[in-house]
Amino acid sequence: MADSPVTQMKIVKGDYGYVLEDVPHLVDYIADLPNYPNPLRSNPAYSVVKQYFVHVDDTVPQKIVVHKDSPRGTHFRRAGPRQKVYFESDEVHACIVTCGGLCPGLNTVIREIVCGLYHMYGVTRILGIDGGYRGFYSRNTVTLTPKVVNDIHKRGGTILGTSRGGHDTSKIVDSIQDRGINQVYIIGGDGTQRGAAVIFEEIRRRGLKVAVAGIPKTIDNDIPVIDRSFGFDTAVEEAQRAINAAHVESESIENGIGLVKLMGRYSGFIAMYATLASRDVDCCLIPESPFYLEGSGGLYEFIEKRLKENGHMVIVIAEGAGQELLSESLQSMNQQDASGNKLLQDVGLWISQKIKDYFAKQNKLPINLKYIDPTYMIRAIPGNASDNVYCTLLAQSAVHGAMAGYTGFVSGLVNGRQTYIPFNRITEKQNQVVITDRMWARLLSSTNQPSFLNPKALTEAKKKEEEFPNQLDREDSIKGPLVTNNNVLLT
Ligand SMILES: Nc1ncnc2c1ncn2[C@@H]1O[C@H](COP(=O)(O)OP(=O)(O)OP(=O)(O)O)[C@@H](O)[C@H]1O
Ligand SMILES: O=P(O)(O)OC[C@H]1O[C@](O)(CO)[C@@H](O)[C@@H]1O
Ligand SMILES: [Mg+2]
Repeated sequence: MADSPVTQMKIVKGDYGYVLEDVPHLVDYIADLPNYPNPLRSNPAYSVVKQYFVHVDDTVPQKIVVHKDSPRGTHFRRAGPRQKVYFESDEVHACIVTCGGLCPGLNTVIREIVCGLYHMYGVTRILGIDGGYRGFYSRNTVTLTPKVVNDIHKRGGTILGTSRGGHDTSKIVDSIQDRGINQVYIIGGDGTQRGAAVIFEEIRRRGLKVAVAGIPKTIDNDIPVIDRSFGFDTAVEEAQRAINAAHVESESIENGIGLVKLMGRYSGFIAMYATLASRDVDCCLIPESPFYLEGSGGLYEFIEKRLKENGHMVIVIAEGAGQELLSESLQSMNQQDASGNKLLQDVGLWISQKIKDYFAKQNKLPINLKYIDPTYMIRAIPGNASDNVYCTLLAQSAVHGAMAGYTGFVSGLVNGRQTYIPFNRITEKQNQVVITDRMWARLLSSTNQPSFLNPKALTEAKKKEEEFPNQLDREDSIKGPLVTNNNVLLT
């Protein structure tokens, strides 16, 4: 697998500490590229919209909580249709590929890229790449038209198929060149966007007039900079069904414990928001907040207390939580998937057994534990209404950007506005729940669970907070998922 490329950032500086982290444009490396008036000018749906075209200088601030003497800070280019485009409609030959794990909304993004290209820009040649990156060189392509994609947003999964591993940059770019493709839309998570960045660099090196646009996807919501990733809202909503089931089961038996494992390899956003939304959860365990089982302030003590008070309880655990405890007691597997991601051990099964063993051995309470793992049921559903609208805006923004000649970018929502973000800004690190932040404090006060924080954990948490300084501002502006629906409609 290729290393991430060292991409030269396009930085524009202005007065009062203004910084624009700009995205590449085809004219950066192709001289004398002709441009054309945007065909949307004569589109009856859009021509009536006042100021439909985005001003060339419009940018969006990354940080919106400021003091009167703060510098203006980092900005991203505002997404949307431009007056001028760098592709004629009948010249465009686009392709779409989906990679990585499934996520609700994938089909909606595919649909809206196809319909956006077709209806807004009159583009008729659009190919679907079958089965992820390796499909570029080892599989057949699928012809995509509005008719083919008409109903796909109602289905889960991706009609194009997906895969992990198999990223061979030269073969992929050879295939793009051989097929005469000049717009590449790449939908996937952090790994996929790293792959997209390498493809873009190779295309630029070969001097090809090919726009590369990414649409970030991760159900875990761990992509930095953007407000949230599509599918996350749906995942939180669907997780409620599992939590409800765990609650019903636990309430119906003496000393019942319902334990639900939710997705989140390195970040506990789904677990945190599902817990906050549900109000039936007594304890939420996430990778960012190390916990311990035994002794004073430990999980076993809390379970015993809660069972004595209420007679039942619900525990939500993110898949990446407690991995350090597991590797202490189980032999570490150290296995990886085809993309090089570490394969985690099943913390849900492990912790269920530990809790059962503890209460059996101690002869304390006769507990009844039911374990629910809804992972693949959650991933496989279609996007909900809010995610579908969000997917539409992400897809249309990507189409407008590619038509306008931008390349090497992902479309993403920043502070409620659609923007173009350079690849490296979203692949350089992963977003995590900051446990010294107010959102986690809200969760602790709603569940009343122990914080499990000892002085060492607190120091580590503070260190993390310094690594993600923007998190506080973002959270201050109440822009988590589930509350951005009005903002999401802004472009
Ligand atoms: N550093 C990299 N360089 C080039 N290609 C990469 C890189 N990392 C991952 N890829 C490719 O991107 C594709 C998807 O990667 P991965 O399986 O990690 O999923 P992802 O996009 O991170 O999504 P998710 O984590 O949400 O499942 C794979 O085909 C993989 O080979
Ligand atoms: O079983 P798979 O498809 O490899 O994917 C599992 C992983 O994908 C994710 O859903 C992220 O896409 C993680 O939460 C999970 O660990
Ligand atoms: Mg990933």
